[in-house]
Amino acid sequence: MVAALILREGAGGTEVFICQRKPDQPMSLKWEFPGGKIEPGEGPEEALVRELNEELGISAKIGQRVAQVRHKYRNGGAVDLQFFVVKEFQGPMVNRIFNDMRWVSLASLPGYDFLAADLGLIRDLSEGKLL
Ligand SMILES: Nc1nc2c([nH]c(=O)n2[C@H]2C[C@H](O)[C@@H](COP(=O)(O)OP(=O)(O)OP(=O)(O)O)O2)c(=O)[nH]1
Repeated sequence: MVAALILREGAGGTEVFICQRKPDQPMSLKWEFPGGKIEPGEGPEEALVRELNEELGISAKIGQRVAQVRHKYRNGGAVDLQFFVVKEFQGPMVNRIFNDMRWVSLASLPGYDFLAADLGLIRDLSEGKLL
């Protein structure tokens, strides 16, 4: 699983782009970072470029990998997540699959109901420990 921390500089400091899952999806209405599963034969960066194009219609330049997390969900599923920074992309963001999506300041991240696997990362980002 790969996901993107898409960053921009806003008036109040660094902002990141977050997405909310649809009501009919598993873990409905939770917030997450855009991304998805790596298909057989793909590298992580290649998979993330594809996912960001499918989900948001953008053409992204994938930067540094800044975090890796393994998490066991209570339903028994385990996820292995890799997070990459994206600072450059082309094209307007188009909402293709999400319930909602928005730019938010790093400090405001803990106010959103994120997927459990993301919570450590959310804390680090909001405390300025990662970027
Ligand atoms: N995109 C994304 N997925 C995350 C994050 N945190 C986290 O635990 N996940 C989990 C949720 C999903 O189980 C998996 C993402 O894969 P996916 O997007 O292809 O899966 P999905 O559940 O949305 O849909 P499906 O294809 O499995 O039906 O990783 C995150 O920040 N972003």
